[in-house]
Amino acid sequence: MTTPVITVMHGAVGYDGRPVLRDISLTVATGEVVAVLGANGSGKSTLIRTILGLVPLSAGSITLFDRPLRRFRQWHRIGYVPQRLGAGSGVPATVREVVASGRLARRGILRPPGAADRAAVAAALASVGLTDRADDPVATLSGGQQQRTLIARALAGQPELLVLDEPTAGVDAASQEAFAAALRGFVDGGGTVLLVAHELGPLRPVITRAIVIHQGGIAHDGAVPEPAGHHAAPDHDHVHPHGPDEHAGLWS
Ligand SMILES: Nc1ncnc2c1ncn2[C@@H]1O[C@H](COP(=O)(O)OP(=O)(O)OP(=O)(O)O)[C@@H](O)[C@H]1O
Repeated sequence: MTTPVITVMHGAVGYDGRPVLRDISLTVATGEVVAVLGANGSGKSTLIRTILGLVPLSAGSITLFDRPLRRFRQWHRIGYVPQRLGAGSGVPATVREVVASGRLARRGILRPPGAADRAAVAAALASVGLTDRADDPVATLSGGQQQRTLIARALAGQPELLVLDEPTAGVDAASQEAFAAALRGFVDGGGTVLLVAHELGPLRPVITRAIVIHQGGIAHDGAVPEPAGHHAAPDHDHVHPHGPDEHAGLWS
């Protein structure tokens, strides 16, 4: 059996006493690419932020790389791209500087960057297709390119687990394709991915498993649901993880 990277057992989360997630149990193993799907406000971001220790559990337990979350310190093993950070808005940093900041957890703030740091930054820039923009201020990039910069920053840290919150939301088609290719390269190198998505688009072939959050619980954990409109396909197995009240096209 492959090593579990993430284990959540009977996890419950709420804000100000208002429950958002209840009795969540899941395991993500090395090499999996897991998409967390669900309607707006269903708790997808809350789930991944809880896994990263950013939101406290009200019940249950979490382990990362086989260590209880409260004792986990090896954060360099995890790259996190939060939802819509707005990289560089008002900040005159170049793309390369933002990506290089992803090395800090690895090299420590006081040690100057070495050849390994520069190589990791160059590889991360290339993997998202931004080599030719490396010395431009981030603020001059499109929203999709800024999002790619943040993904490159996470990749530059050479993490084993990449956690991404809606990496392709509002991102142009070229950036979505570039991101799918970068993700494929990361996974081929042995990486594990947990991402929140609204629409899978070009990511669909890279995803190995889908978890659907509905009414605070896991409504489906398994095959990636077909896009709406594929129900008549001959190989459709009539598994309907989504309730009738959810948006059509949620998985398109
Ligand atoms: N920091 C917070 N304080 C209080 N309530 C919050 C906080 N963050 C999220 N919520 C609430 O928790 C619920 C789940 O939010 P969450 O952001 O996890 O959903 P989501 O599935 O990621 O949504 P979306 O698809 O819109 O990003 C929502 O009702 C939201 O309003």
